[in-house]
Amino acid sequence: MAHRSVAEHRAALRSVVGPGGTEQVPLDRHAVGRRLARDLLAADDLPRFDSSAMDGYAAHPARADQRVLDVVGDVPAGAAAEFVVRPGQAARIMTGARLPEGAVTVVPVERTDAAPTGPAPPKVTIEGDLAPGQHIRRRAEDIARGEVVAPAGTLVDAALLALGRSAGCEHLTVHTPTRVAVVATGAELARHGQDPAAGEIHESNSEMIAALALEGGCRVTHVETCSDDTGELGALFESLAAASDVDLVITTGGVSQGAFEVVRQVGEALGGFEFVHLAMQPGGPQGTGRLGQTPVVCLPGTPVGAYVSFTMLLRPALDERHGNPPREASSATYIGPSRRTRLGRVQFVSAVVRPDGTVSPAPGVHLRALAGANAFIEVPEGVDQFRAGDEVSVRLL
Ligand SMILES: Nc1nc2c(c(=O)[nH]1)N[C@H]1C(S)=C(S)[C@@H](COP(=O)(O)OP(=O)(O)OC[C@H]3O[C@@H](n4cnc5c(N)ncnc54)[C@H](O)[C@@H]3O)O[C@H]1N2
Ligand code: MOO
Repeated sequence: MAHRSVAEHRAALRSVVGPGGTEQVPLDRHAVGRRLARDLLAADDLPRFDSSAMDGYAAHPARADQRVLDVVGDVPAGAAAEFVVRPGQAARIMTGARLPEGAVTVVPVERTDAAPTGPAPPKVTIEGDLAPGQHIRRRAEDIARGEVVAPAGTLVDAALLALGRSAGCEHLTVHTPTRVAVVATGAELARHGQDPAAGEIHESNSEMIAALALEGGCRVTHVETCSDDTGELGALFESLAAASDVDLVITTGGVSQGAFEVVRQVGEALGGFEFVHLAMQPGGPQGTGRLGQTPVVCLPGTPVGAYVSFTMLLRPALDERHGNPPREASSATYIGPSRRTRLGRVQFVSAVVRPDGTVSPAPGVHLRALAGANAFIEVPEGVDQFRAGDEVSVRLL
């Protein structure tokens, strides 16, 4: 079996998974978490018109020192005044209402002698100065029609929805989510909700991989468990290859060196599959292949190995497909007990990174440690031990 570096296998997965598509979706909450594949352009000016930023009076003083003005009308929000505010005049106006023609400044009601409610008075007296342009939101001062509301690559969130809608946009062009089928293999697996017979275990990989796929921006269209029977897996592969809602098949288990490695056996019989051993721990045995046009990524069965493989190898390929930026390693100061690792392979250790920049192994082993971890310590191939005080590379989860 070939041995392969982590970087080489990442590249192999990027190539087998391939680039994704884009699609137009309504500008609504269902787009949250997707990435823009194209710049979002304003369909309208924001604000759409010059408007008042205060409840008060839209005024047109005849002279700089004029303080008493004739009130010629009312402009409630949503209205477009049909009158013009001429020199010496003012109109009562509400916050957000369209500025009537002729008005050059807005005076908040608190700076007038007018009552805030009731009918508009015939005259209003202003306290303080009447400098032009005050408390006016200018048309298009935020964004002009045709301007970029958000560039390609932006993550759609609540604020972007509000901004896009305010600028009159109705649709977004986003990266299409990868539709994923998860297949957990193993004769020992009792499906969720079934009582395991002697020698069987509670199956957990399928839901874990489905959840990781969702977190990675995929849609999960099939979740299957399959025994170690080559006929059963072969038939399942055939139906997934024919399915119109599968862009990627992810298997777990059945890829190492034993006598009943169902994924390897079926993949090797089909041809076009490649099984390798990575210089990585956990997650050594890996495979890739195709069912017709549909890429297949084969992860090892050990739950932590499958998690590490998904997160460290497959997720970067999915991130690229979905327009997500690469997730970089950071560094932290190790404060746990001294630890030996094997030379010649990258090791990922479930760990807890704290806000003060220190990191230590997560308590427990295997899944227990993983569930308590917020990061992996990434120990490079050429390092065989690390001690308290060492700066280590960490991958936040
Ligand atoms: N002779 C060798 N044996 C093994 C090697 C090797 O190089 N030579 N590699 C070991 C490594 S490393 C790993 S990782 C495993 C990977 O084996 P498989 O991918 O074939 O996985 P399985 O044997 O099917 O299962 C391994 C382990 O994980 C449990 N498992 C599997 N699927 C699930 C599931 N869906 N939910 C929960 N738990 C699951 C399974 O019961 C086993 O305990 O091979 C080593 N052996
Ligand atoms: O690759 Mo395995 O046990 O090291 O997950």
